[in-house]
Amino acid sequence: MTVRLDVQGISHRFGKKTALNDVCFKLNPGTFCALLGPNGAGKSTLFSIMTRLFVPDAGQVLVDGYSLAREPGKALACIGVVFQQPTLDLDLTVWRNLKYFAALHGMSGAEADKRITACLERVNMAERVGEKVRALNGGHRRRMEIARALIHDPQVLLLDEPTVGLDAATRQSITAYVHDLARERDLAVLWATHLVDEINDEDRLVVLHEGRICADGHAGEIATGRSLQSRFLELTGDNE
Ligand SMILES: Nc1ncnc2c1ncn2[C@@H]1O[C@H](COP(=O)(O)OP(=O)(O)OP(=O)(O)O)[C@@H](O)[C@H]1O
Repeated sequence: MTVRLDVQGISHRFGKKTALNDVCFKLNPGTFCALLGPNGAGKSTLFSIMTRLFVPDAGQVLVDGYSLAREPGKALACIGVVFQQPTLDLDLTVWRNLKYFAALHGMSGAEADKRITACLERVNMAERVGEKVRALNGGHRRRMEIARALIHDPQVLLLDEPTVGLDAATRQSITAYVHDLARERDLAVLWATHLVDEINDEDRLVVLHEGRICADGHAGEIATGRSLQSRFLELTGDNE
């Protein structure tokens, strides 16, 4: 079985500040992995490295066996990303936004139309296709960004705190939806969050604190019979 995401010894500094220190983990197909860390733990820095916005000081990332450093085109073609800040054009329709993104991936015409239709159906948004994004609520905008991230049929889906700003019901439905996606499409999903209620016991969990991994395993095992929240606070030394 090919490891979908292989993060090997990633370290990164900003001046004197160490943002990431020897971060290593691997994700197999069909895995939902939460990357849990408090503010400043290094989650966004790791996402920037995995999407090649930053080159790390040390270590490497392999995506579906391709090195991000040596074969960036092939590696990036295997990744779909939902960034923390929404990046949709509010004045274009849902369809136009997705056509534009498909073109960035070299898809046009009937192939692009087919993929866009399939991705919108998957997020239950097929009937919103002609609406301007400005008219959509926060949950539908997020669903659309997930559809957009899946257009080129990636093996790995990276989401950086994708539920920020959403109400509780929408947060729960998007979290459940992405869990299903991982299972049904055999995707490796990395879901960065600081909210433990987005994590199920059977999920893989990587806890990041001050740039280091301080726990890696199944969430239920890491919780060791207590609430994940109290275990997380204990691990990150923030439990006073
Ligand atoms: N461009 C930068 N210059 C200097 N320091 C930075 C820069 N970006 C991040 N840092 C520092 O690196 C550390 C990791 O930050 P990062 O944004 O990756 O954490 P995070 O886990 O994503 O936090 P948050 O949940 O607040 O987004 C923090 O101490 C942060 O202050």
